[in-house]
Amino acid sequence: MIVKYGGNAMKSLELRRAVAGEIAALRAEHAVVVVHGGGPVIEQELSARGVPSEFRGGLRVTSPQAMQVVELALCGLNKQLSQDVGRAVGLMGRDDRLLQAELLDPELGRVGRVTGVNATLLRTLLGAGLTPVVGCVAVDEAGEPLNVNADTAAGAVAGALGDGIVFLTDVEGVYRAYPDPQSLAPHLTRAEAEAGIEAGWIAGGMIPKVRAALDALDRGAPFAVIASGMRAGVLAQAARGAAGTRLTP
Ligand SMILES: Nc1ncnc2c1ncn2[C@@H]1O[C@H](COP(=O)(O)OP(=O)(O)O)[C@@H](O)[C@H]1O
Ligand SMILES: CC(=O)N[C@@H](CCC(=O)OP(=O)(O)O)C(=O)O
Repeated sequence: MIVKYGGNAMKSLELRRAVAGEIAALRAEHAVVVVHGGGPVIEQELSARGVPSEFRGGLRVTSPQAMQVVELALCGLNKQLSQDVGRAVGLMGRDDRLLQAELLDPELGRVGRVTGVNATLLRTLLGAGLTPVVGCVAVDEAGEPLNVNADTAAGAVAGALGDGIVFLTDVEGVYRAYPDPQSLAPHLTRAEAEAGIEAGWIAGGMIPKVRAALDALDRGAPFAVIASGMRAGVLAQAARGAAGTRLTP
């Protein structure tokens, strides 16, 4: 199973450790690959260095200077997360060309569109009983880094391995009337998800998550769940359809 772990579900050290515990517990039943972002850590490092950046359509416009900071920040976080998870190997897209990408749009700077995943490397690590923990910096043809939205990277990994994916975030799933938790949608069809984006009740950071979920399903993932990283037992529940919003092909 693929677990996408993002900035909102790692706001405090306690939350980070709790999620790492959930991942370690899930491993008793499933082989697990973790794909992570780290928006807040990136923000902190950019502002500490006085490097400006802005978002366009949910993606960070990434200058070459910002790219260096993004890679530095995510590499550091990657090592902490793999240590938290235990029996894990922290990797970035440049390691054995794990995440391959090309420029998405020159106007966004060093932002990547994923073109390939080194599934053999992931399967080799899983076969050795290790949990790959993958940061969302990809590599281009020339070996240079590209910044990829972590939801998108995780969806591409799930598609390449043909495994189910759980996106952990700070809400219980997709709400039909955000932020009313009573309006949680336990299940969404592709048509409903696309209509939700079109109508605007799926908005902001939820858009790349829903798109990445649909993309993973298109590429062969059997299911995709969006759920809260703050709920105890969330991964085991999500795996059996008992938590979050489940999207199916
Ligand atoms: N319909 C919706 N249901 C739930 N959350 C939504 C919805 N529309 C927008 N959101 C927003 O999406 C956010 C999750 O996306 P994001 O902030 O990118 O998370 P992460 O950092 O975990 O990847 C929620 O905190 C919420 O503000
Ligand atoms: C291109 C782009 O926007 N990349 C993201 C990568 C990190 C990310 O996606 O982290 P979360 O999962 O915590 O949001 C960024 O630079 O913030």
